[in-house]
Parts: sequence; C-alpha cells; structure tokens
Amino acid sequence: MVKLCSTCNKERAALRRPKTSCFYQALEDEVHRTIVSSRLFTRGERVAVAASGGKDSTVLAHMLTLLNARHDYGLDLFLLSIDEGISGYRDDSLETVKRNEATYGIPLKVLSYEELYGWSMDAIVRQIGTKNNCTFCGVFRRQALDRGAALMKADKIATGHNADDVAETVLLNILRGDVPRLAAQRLTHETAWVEGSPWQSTHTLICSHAPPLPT
Ligand SMILES: Nc1ncnc2c1ncn2[C@@H]1O[C@H](COP(=O)(O)OP(=O)(O)OP(=O)(O)O)[C@@H](O)[C@H]1O
Repeated sequence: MVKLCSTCNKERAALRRPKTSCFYQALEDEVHRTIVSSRLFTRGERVAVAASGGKDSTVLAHMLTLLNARHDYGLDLFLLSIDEGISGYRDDSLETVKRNEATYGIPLKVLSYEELYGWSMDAIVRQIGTKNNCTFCGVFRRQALDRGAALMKADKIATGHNADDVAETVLLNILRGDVPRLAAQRLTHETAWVEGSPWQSTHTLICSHAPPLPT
C-alpha cells in the first residue's frame, strides 16, 4: 500500500526523517530559518542566483523564489548563468536554466567565458590539454560569477553549494595538506559567509547547516 506524507496527507511519502515527516516542509523551514538567523539578506537587495542548470542550483532557484514570496523578504532575484563554452555539456544545461527562467518568472543573464575572457573552455583545453583544466575552469567561473554580479548590480550571489560540497572540499584540502584553505573552509562552514575569498564581498553561501528542528 502507498504510504502518504503524514503532514500534508496528500503526497506520496518520499523519505522517513527522524524529526519531521514532510520533507518539503522541513527543508523549506530549515532554509528559511538559516536565512533569518544568519541574516543572509536585507530587504530590497538584488540577489544573483548562480544557476548551472544542475539539481542543486535548480532547487536553490525554486527555494529562493518560493521563500521570497512566502515570507515577503522583498528581494529582487535574477538567474545568473555562466557558459564556459564546453560543447556537449553546458549547452544542454543552459536549456534547463532557460526553462527555469520561465518556471520561476525571474530574469536570466547568461555570460560566457568567450565574452569575458576571449577564450572558451574548449579553446583553453585545446591549448593546455586536459590535465588541470578543471582548476582553470573553476577559477574562471568564480570570477565570471563575480563579474556578472557586478555587471548586473547585484548585492549578493547565492550558490547551490551544500554540505556534500563542503565535505568534499575539506577532504581534498586534507589530502593536499593545504592548512590555510582548511581554516578558511571552517570559517565558511561555521558562518555560511565567505569573506576575503575569490568570491569577494558580494558572495553569500546558502548551505544546509540549519539548527535542528524543534521536536
Ligand atoms: N556555469 C555556472 N553558472 C552559474 N552558476 C554555476 C555554474 N556552475 C556552478 N555554479 C554554481 O555553483 C554551485 C556549485 O557548483 P558545482 O559545479 O559544485 O555543481 P553542483 O554541486 O553539482 O551543483 P548543481 O547541481 O547546481 O550543478 C552551483 O549550485 C551553482 O550555484
């Protein structure tokens, strides 16, 4: 027999959670509580939602538009997408971002490496080969998001980084023995705020370290 969500009593149950049973409600409440308790936004701010077309940033776009309307944050949201110029990869996900623009009714700005740097990622790989190309791509993407946000007069950038991404970065830094980066990561983890990093002052990290829900 199909088990229904014991909170809304309509949707099919997707997950059994130790403290609450309705996953959507619990997640929305947790994100809202993090936004409020960490004072992530101020009324009237313009927020660039960094949209890759992947699951995390699509959930982020959904969540921010939903909570902005529900709790009247008064934010001016738009989607910011970076086209690295990787044929067969980013062109597909950009189609998803365009669908998100229509679904969530917020404007989309797409900026390409080609426009910003005069180089697409495909051209860079032709030049440097495939070794270390992810490092180039990541550094360029962070700067591209910063430049795009400045161009669009955004006050903050929201990204879909989550606890898994944080764990992955911490583990990689341990394996590399990179102590200064580990310390910076701890700051990010504890305060959900990146300062003095390549993200510069506009960057706000939305992560999943909300306090536990009351029982
Ligand atoms: N091309 C891009 N354009 C805009 N934002 C991006 C882009 N790539 C990554 N981001 C932002 O950085 C976050 C982390 O990116 P990462 O490459 O680690 O992918 P991810 O964790 O799989 O997330 P997603 O599922 O959203 O792709 C994304 O959630 C998104 O907010």
